[in-house]
Amino acid sequence: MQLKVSPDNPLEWLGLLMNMVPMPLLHAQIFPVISKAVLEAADAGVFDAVMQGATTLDAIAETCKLNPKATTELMGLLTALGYFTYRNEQFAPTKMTRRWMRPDDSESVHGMMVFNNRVVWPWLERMGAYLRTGEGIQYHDMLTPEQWGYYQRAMMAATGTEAKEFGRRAPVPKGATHMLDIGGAHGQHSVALCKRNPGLQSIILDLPGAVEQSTPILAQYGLGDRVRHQVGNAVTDEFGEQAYDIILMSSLAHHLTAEQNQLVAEKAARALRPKGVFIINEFIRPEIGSRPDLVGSSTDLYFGLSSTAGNWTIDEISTWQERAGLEPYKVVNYMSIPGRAMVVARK
Ligand SMILES: C[S@@+](CC[C@H](N)C(=O)[O-])C[C@H]1O[C@@H](n2cnc3c(N)ncnc32)[C@H](O)[C@@H]1O
Repeated sequence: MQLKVSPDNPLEWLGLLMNMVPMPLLHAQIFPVISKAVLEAADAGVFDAVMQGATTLDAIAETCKLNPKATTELMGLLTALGYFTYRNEQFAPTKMTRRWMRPDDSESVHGMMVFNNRVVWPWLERMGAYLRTGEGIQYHDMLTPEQWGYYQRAMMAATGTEAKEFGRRAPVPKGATHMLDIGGAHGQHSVALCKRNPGLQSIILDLPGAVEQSTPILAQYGLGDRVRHQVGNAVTDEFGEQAYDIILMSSLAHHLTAEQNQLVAEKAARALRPKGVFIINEFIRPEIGSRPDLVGSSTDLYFGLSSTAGNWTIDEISTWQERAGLEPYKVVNYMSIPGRAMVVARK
């Protein structure tokens, strides 16, 4: 899947072909404004307001406590982006808005927008410093309890779609009963597998700030003790011996160094039962110069900035697993999320 500029007519097609369109202006001027406008709109409740019936400019401005002139500009942009249609001076949400922007829907990305607007946006200011020093923010060491809440709801929002596919396609050894979900946060991956496998139960190991904020999220799924949190640290804690059939580490490897990931793989290998699987679920770092993958490349830089680490290639991930004594089993590429894969090894 590619994110591309597509010409509307033959003249524009020719302009693009002949390099007459200053594409870098798109990145420099248009993309930053689009991103911030969408984040502020979500945070101010604009999408929800229209879905709840505030369909005129005045009603949106009043409901969301926005300036009327600025609201006109904002709604013009959001309509051009395909979030709304506009007829007879009334806005209506498009299918995209109804599917992805409802604040309380399990697949909504609203939580990610609030986190990115309130917490992540100021981090982007530090991109220049990161590029000069290679020192990222290490945000897990500095979030306030309120920010932990935004973070955990953002992870839940980012994973709603993926978790469904994970539930269908993750390999589950026959008769599996015990799972460990390292850095599992909201627990959606564990919930998806446990719902499909009635004999399975899962422990979600995560940092104290995450467990505090994610406990109410997990309770909503109604699986009780079958999926429960355990406060711990994947780097410093042991996972036990031959205790699990499935060990999952989803979206944590990109926060850890290669040495830390190797250490975690070795502890996971000891904690697996024979024929157990270790699934590293991750954004995959594209090789420089390979087919463009903006999700893989932009998350790589973003995780560098936010955690000093970054994405890893499939080879790098498999190497940690093999050095830990596990055998490569399979790589499952997601259909719903470009640039993401499960790299699975077996004991
Ligand atoms: C990006 S989130 C991923 C959450 C979830 N696994 C998913 O795929 O959506 C990373 C999670 O790892 C947790 N985490 C970070 N460092 C950790 C550590 N050293 N030990 C355990 N959990 C950690 C964070 O608190 C957070 O909940």
